[in-house]
Amino acid sequence: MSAGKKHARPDGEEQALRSSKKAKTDEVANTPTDADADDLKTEKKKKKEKKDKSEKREKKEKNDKKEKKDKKKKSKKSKSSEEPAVQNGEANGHKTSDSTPGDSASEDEIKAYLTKEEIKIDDPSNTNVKPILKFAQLPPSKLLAKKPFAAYNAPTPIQAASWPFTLAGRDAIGIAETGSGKTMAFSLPCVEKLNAHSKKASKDYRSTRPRAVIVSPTRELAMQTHDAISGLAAHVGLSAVCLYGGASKDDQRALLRKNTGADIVVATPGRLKDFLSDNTVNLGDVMFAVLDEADRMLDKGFEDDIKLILGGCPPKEERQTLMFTATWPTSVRVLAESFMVNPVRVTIGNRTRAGEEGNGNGSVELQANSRIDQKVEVVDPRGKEQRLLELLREAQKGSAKNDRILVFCLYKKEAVRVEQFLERRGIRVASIHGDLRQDQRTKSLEAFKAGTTSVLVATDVAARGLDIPEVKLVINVTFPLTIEDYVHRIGRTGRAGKTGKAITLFTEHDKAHSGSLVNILKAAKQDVPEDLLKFGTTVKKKAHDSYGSFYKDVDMTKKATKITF
Ligand SMILES: Nc1ncnc2c1ncn2[C@@H]1O[C@H](COP(=O)(O)OP(=O)(O)OP(=O)(O)O)[C@@H](O)[C@H]1O
Repeated sequence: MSAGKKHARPDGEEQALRSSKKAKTDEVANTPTDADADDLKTEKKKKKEKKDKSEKREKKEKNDKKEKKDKKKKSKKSKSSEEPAVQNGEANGHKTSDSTPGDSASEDEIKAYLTKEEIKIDDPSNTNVKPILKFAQLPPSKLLAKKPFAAYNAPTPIQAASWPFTLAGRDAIGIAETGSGKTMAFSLPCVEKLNAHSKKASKDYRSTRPRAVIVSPTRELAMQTHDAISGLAAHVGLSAVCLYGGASKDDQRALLRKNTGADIVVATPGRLKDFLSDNTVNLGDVMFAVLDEADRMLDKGFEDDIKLILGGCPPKEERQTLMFTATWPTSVRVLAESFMVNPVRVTIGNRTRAGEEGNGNGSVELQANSRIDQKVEVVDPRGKEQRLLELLREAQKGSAKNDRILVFCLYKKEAVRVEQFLERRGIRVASIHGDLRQDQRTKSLEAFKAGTTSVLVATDVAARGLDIPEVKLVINVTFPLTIEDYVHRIGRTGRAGKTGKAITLFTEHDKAHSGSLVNILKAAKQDVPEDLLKFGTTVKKKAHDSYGSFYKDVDMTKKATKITF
């Protein structure tokens, strides 16, 4: 996403209504009418059609009445009249919603769990919904009967606390440390919801009309999420397709159209936008939308894309919207809530600033995974590559010679240079960055996962979400643009309850980040080197969500000055 791309588009939620209305008009235009049909020749046929229609109408009216009755019942049950589970019609739609999740755990057990796991639930509807502590406490369903979580012992805290809300149809924001199972936290309610609603017969033969859309910031993360959710979806005969740039559009179109059309689309914004504009995909039937790595998706770089994508879905009152992330900066919160109805916010971890008590204003401080041992070395910028080599050799000594190590650089050119430097010194290394073709990126990642190469040099395309087993060490050769990116980068290790290590080479060029880095280290009870403190402890205000202090607000309307050399 280019920094300069900031042209305002006439979209957003208002556009959402317009496009969803337009989609509906298009549908009508494509539906054959009675008059169009050539074979309605005899009076008998007409009568039969009339009879069928009136029977259908009667049936629909009956169903509507039943639905209304159920809704009434449900809203009486609900403590608040604003409960979105009812607004979304979900309380009716979800076949298991009558069983109260969590009722087999005692109040005391739940209280102890909430305290131990540092779970905070902010529910504007005050529904007092409690976490489930075991998979067995989930409302039974066709999907769960297939035991999709047999490999896990218990739900992770974000799953335990968010599922009771999301399975009941609530909009939700889930904030939990890296590697804590957020993918399944949104995948389960997604598949359950789609499975509880039958697919509408498609009247629009030009487009695929998925019922769920999951948006991811990078191609590799979209592919990984697609793998995870398709496994779950396949248990109940639903299909998921991954749409991302750098790969054949025709192949992706063919996958979208396979069988009765994809139920779930996992996509990066660029390719999804292309497919929306040429009508390959129509989001008019979406009932479940997820922004994974939500703060990244809502920052300036992707904001317009997200407005366009959610704008193509039914209005927020008619869909369920979920946002998950490990970092939740203040700058994106208002925008996030504008896409949701009464969202419940589930936060895992004591996210008050180090040395401060919770201020009670619902603030969510940035927090790194506490199982990662974080080391910061203040170094001379010219000695970075040599130091990197020493660190790698030290880390891969003896029996650890095949340990996976992820090396982060800031720039693509820097990643190329560092890769070549290491290669020349006999290190088995691959790289992943934006200057490589997609097939090269995929090959590098696969080689790293398979252990063919034990060192992967990456830019921030690999910072978020990637779940690579057994990454033992993350080395930051150059500090990222934002402190949030630092938390995500180091979060590639220490996943799913394991421990990990991160070493950051910090130079005077990175001093704008010293204050926020000191806070992260202190909050995670890590040593703060004296050399780092010398750069100052004040947290500088970010000039830009994604470009940090590198951002310059340029007046695009001003004519550039011509300089002759
Ligand atoms: N209940 C569970 N018990 C044990 N492991 C789990 C459970 N749920 C998910 N996992 C595993 O935890 C790992 C990390 O999960 P996931 O990738 O969803 O993390 P995440 O919270 O999305 O991380 P990130 O913030 O980096 O994107 C995965 O390998 C996943 O299979």
